[in-house]
Amino acid sequence: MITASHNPIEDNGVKMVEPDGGMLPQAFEPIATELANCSSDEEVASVLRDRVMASAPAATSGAHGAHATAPVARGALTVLVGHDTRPSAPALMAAALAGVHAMGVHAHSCGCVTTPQLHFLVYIANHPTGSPAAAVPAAQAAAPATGPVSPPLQSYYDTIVGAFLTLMEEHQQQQQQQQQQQQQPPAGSSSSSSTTTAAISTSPADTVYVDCANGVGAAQLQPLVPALAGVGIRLQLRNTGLGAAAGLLNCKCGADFVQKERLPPSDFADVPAGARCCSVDGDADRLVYFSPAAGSSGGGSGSSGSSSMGLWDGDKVAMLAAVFIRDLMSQLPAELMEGVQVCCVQTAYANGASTAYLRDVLQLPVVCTPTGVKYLHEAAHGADLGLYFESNGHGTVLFSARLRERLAAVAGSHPAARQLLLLSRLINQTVGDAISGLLLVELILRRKGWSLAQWQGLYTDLPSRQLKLKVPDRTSITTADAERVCVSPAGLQEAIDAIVAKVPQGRAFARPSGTEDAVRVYAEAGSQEAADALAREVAQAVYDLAGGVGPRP
Ligand SMILES: CC(=O)N[C@H]1[C@@H](OP(=O)(O)O)O[C@H](CO)[C@@H](O)[C@@H]1O
Repeated sequence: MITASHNPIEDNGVKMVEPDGGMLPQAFEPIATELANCSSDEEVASVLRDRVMASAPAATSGAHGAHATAPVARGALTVLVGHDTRPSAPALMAAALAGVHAMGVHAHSCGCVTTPQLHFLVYIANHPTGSPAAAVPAAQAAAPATGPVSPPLQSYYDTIVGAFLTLMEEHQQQQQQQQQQQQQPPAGSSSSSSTTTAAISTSPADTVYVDCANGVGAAQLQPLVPALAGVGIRLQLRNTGLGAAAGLLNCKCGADFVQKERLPPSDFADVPAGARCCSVDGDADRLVYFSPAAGSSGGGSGSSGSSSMGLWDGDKVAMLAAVFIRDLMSQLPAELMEGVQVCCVQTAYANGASTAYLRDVLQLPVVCTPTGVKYLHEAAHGADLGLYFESNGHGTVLFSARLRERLAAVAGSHPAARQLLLLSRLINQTVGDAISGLLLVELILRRKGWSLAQWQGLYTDLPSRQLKLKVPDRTSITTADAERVCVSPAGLQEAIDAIVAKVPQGRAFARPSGTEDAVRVYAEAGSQEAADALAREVAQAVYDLAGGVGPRP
């Protein structure tokens, strides 16, 4: 992960690589020269992708190995570089630092960080006076009692965990006050004040089992364990990438595995049925919740698991956030919210039932963009409140500066405004973030007093199926209308339309993957059998019309 800041960080504990430092491994000198001659972002990204990653020993196929945003005016730039937990990380890191160094640009190593943490650090570097939600005075957020945190990341935990704890503690105090009012002795009788000073968390801790995908999220979630225990949430971290699992990111675990396979991850066989579990992915920018069904076993067991495992994917997280934020906004005076633009952003993979819930039940505007966070983020960024999530669990909620200023102006007199401001600190404003997402979900469920079943009950997903297939040249398939319509090869869309027309509540589309040499097919229908059959039939049509020969393998 490489990303650029236009303001050098003077001193926040990160390691600075001076242009004359001796960081350039000999093997990378030719690449460094190539990087030094790049004149655009695209060229830098392309060199890093094609040359550096290809040269790095043991580089895996991970999508998050390296990305770059790059020089505008080289002298004013600082490049922040972070890495993940794979064995290839040191080589990639050295190559990246060498490339940046060769361009005469300062580089900071942020060490092992999640992708969203790195985005957050870049934001802080560019906005030295405040966090992404600086409109909330720091004093309003509790200082989090986290476990040990590396210095550059302190601001991340202060902002995000601090806001979470403030909101949780306020909620628990309100609950205690309500309980006391209910138990109030008759007027005139003496009462003990001991209950008012009782520990905030009086109920036994709820356990949340977290699948860390053997990735970087494990180390970054660890500091949260003591902080969350203080408000009654016991995090139990699994698939932490230790021992034999070192570097096995997303292997039979992680958000993508759980969401696509609909199976519990490896090392969850002993987790009780119905338990609250969540999965992040290897770089901790995606989050899904799940709950093992009776008799299901983890992805590492070789068992087929259980089809009735409960899954709360990115769509479900988005709906939970939408309900909560909409409730808070509705508590504010209408004139304050006048002209505030809300936009919910989804892709074609969003379950049709979630889109209908947003539009018809919550009455919020929804737009569909092509797959890929860059499209969703851009669309959400244009609104005052932009909520975007991919079904795979990547997403966030963006609060515009204009909205935060409006809320800050009335925060003293309107608790809902203050809470929305705190939410804008809790929610990573730079990119989808599994850690921030976990805190958001836990906060909302507790504030609403909801179980997983109540969350699931917001709406019922249409049965769906995703599959992928190989064709001789996936670029022969082109799409339009946010990837929902195939433009080429000729006749494919007509074939899909004819197949879909036969299926009650049917919807299907095919698109070339941007990250794999494959074509992805998505189908949904009134029953699981119909969705499975629809996906298979559409895949066969794609295969036939895109140059496949014989029956689809
Ligand atoms: C269906 C699906 O999950 N597609 C993923 C996947 O993109 P594809 O272009 O479908 O390969 O990887 C992207 C990057 O991580 C992610 O943004 C996207 O949601």
